Amino acid sequence: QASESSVINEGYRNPTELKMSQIVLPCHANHRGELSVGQLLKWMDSTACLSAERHAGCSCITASVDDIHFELTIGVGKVVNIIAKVNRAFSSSMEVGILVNCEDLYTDRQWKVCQAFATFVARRTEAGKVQLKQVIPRTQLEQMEYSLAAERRRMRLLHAEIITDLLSSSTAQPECQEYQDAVPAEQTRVESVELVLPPHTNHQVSTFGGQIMAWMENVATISARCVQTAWTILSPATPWRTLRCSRSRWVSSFSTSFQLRMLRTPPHRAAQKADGQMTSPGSSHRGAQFSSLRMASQMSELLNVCLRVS
Ligand SMILES: CC(=O)SCCNC(=O)CCNC(=O)[C@H](O)C(C)(C)COP(=O)(O)OP(=O)(O)OC[C@H]1O[C@@H](n2cnc3c(N)ncnc32)[C@H](O)[C@@H]1OP(=O)(O)O
Repeated sequence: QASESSVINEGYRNPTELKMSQIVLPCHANHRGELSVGQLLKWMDSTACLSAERHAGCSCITASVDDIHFELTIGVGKVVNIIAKVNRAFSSSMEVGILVNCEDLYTDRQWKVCQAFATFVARRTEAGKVQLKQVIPRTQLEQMEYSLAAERRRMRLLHAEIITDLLSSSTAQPECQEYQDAVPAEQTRVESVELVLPPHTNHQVSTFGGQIMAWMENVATISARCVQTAWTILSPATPWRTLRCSRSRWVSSFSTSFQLRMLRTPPHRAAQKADGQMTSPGSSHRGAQFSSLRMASQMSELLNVCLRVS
């Protein structure tokens, strides 16, 4: 086995690796002047899909995305670099590792924004399920990712089963605690109906995982903002919330979970956010977290996206 450095010296480049760079424009930003998480998720999903398709040599779809921790926010004018590569192919599915860095072109600084793992599945053909060719890891890092990919796959499939069981067999009694300034959960319910138009589709001319996640993030943000006096981010701190998206007639559905945390914003932070400045690396402000998205429906023409903070 060649060492990592010698492989790099030989000019080795992982054939499934794909890099996409985007400059953040005002049209990509949210109301705080930071890159919207939904837009970033769209870019991540598109980059990962191309990497998967390069390996598979055929059309692929997003099956799931593991938990994502957004460590920092990204301001307008910064460059987002997204690198995706296939860590391991199984039968018809493969794990794609996605790394997001942010770059300040004028100061030549770069910093990590997040890392994610997505599962893409090769679309069935008339002949049936596609059998993917195996990935051959060549560097030490690729070998490690190759081993970890199998373990992560085991955990995500188990996790999906546990969540399904939990929801179907839950006997939990509703908790009822008195809080001052409490907001009735129903008041946080937000529903958005999206008509799928050409700009919402990808090269396969169907809604893609990134677009669905962007709609979900949008609705989640509005829902969380219904809870007044608190600055809200998506984070790992609280129990599972369930979001359900479906076709207009609830014919097919997929379920996913958001984890939301309410943060009370100190006044100086609120001012920082209001002036639209980018949060610097090392700052304690975290962007958001998305959790365990499972795609299990076919393309929908009309999607209802509903969320309620419980
Ligand atoms: C709603 C939207 O428009 S989102 C847009 C993009 N995404 C989509 O359209 C995906 C829609 N979903 C689907 O088509 C299906 O649910 C699929 C293809 C993901 C899975 O279909 P299934 O009937 O479960 O197929 P099957 O059981 O053969 O599984 C296919 C592979 O997917 C894998 N898989 C299925 N669910 C998951 C999951 N939640 N996480 C990771 N892998 C999964 C299986 O392990 C299997 O892998 P393998 O072939 O390597 O062993």
